[in-house]
Amino acid sequence: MSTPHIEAAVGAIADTVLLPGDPLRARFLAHELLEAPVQVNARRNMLGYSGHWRGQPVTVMGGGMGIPSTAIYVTELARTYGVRRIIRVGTCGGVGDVEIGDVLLAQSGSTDSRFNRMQFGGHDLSTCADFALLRAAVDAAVEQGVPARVASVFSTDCFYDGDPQLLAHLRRHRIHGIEMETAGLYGLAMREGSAALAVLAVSDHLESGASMPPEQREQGLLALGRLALAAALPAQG
Ligand SMILES: O=P(O)(O)O[C@H]1O[C@H](CO)[C@@H](O)[C@H]1O
Ligand SMILES: O=c1cc[nH]c(=O)[nH]1
Repeated sequence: MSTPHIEAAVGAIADTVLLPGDPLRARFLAHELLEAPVQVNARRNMLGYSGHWRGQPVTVMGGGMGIPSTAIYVTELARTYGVRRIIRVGTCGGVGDVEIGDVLLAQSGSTDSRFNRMQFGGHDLSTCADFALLRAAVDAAVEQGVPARVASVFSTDCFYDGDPQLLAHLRRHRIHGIEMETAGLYGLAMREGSAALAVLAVSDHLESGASMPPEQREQGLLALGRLALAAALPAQG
């Protein structure tokens, strides 16, 4: 069995999935970090690879941009493939005292998307990371010497031309990252009974205008991938 968007056979996807937005980042991370990666999805070019990391099975697959795309993949991964842990390995805009390349561990996700409200009877869902994954990521960052900051992030539907007051609102609420998926991912994980975490590299600074080149967003985030793997798959026993 497969799904409309994932061609892998059931059993070919691990119960732990790293989910970068960019499928080419997924391909790069899988080839650099996994033992014996095998391509398990190319439907719509949303590349996915399964392999092992330190002997434990893991899949790295793209999820696309925005909550609707993420929701399709997360729902199918959870319901058809039985995925239990999803770690988004993403980029984000930075707000306030963060620099390009800084790593944010997203503790919570606010949003301008209606997606979670549509799933939650019109109410505001408080979306948060899985605590065990977040704690494991904090520990892994210390062990790997990666300066990472636990932060609140905001997921927007508008990469361009959103609310002109948004930056002021983010600053006022000490939200340090803006991207397009985390609040949806966390809401979906709550609904599906999975564990989720977003680990994000700051790729743009909303105030200074500094930015990371596109090639680095695709192939420059190995440390983020290592951190995500160590958080998702802590050494056994
Ligand atoms: O680099 P990824 O993981 O795609 O994440 C960020 O980059 C995309 C926008 O350029 C959005 O998906 C945003 O959330
Ligand atoms: O969604 C995103 C991703 C990277 N940088 C941004 O400013 N926004």
